[in-house]
Amino acid sequence: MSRTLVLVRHGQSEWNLKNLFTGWKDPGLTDKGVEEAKDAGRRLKAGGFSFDIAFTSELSRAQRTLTLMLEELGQTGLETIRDVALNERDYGDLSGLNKDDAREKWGEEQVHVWRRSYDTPPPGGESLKDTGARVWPYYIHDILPKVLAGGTVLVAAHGNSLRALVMALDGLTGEEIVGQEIATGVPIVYRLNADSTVAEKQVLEG
Ligand SMILES: O=C(O)[C@H](O)COP(=O)(O)O
Repeated sequence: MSRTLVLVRHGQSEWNLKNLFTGWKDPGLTDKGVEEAKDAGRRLKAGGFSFDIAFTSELSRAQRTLTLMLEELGQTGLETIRDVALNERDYGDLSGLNKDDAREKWGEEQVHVWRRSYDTPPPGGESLKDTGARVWPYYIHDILPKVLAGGTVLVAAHGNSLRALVMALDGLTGEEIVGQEIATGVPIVYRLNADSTVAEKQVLEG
């Protein structure tokens, strides 16, 4: 019984590099992002991982990251399910703005609250709580059954859709999640108990 869930944030995107709020916008990966994705795949391969199914978002940076990981793993034909529920948090009116320009306009504190707080949404966008309200039910209904059936499941998604998932899996509070960052291309491995609680968590850092 593997009951293993692996979460990977996409590699660096063009807009990560340009320091722009991205959300549901759809830039591709940079060369560095491609390398991060391949590296994540190599690390998983070195760890002996072989996946039964993969899940990703409707955004190309996560999909490409998944493809590159699967190439490294020798699993290019793996069944893959794409769903909008795993998309990045919608950054609303901030999408496309430079993060430093936003700090100048609205102040460091306000921008930090929009980026990292649990329940304060950016203007016209989703809070982490809103993001969790679509990610968590999707996890429960679509992803978790595959894990509990004994599978090894790969999820390639985004900084904030994964923060929402990690918050629930790790049982973090709204205050604790503020300090939680998800690095690009670094696999987070969860082994689950039969009752769906977390038995073990491991971060596969380089
Ligand atoms: O959507 C974005 O801009 C990034 O992918 C994540 O942004 P954050 O670091 O502001 O959460």
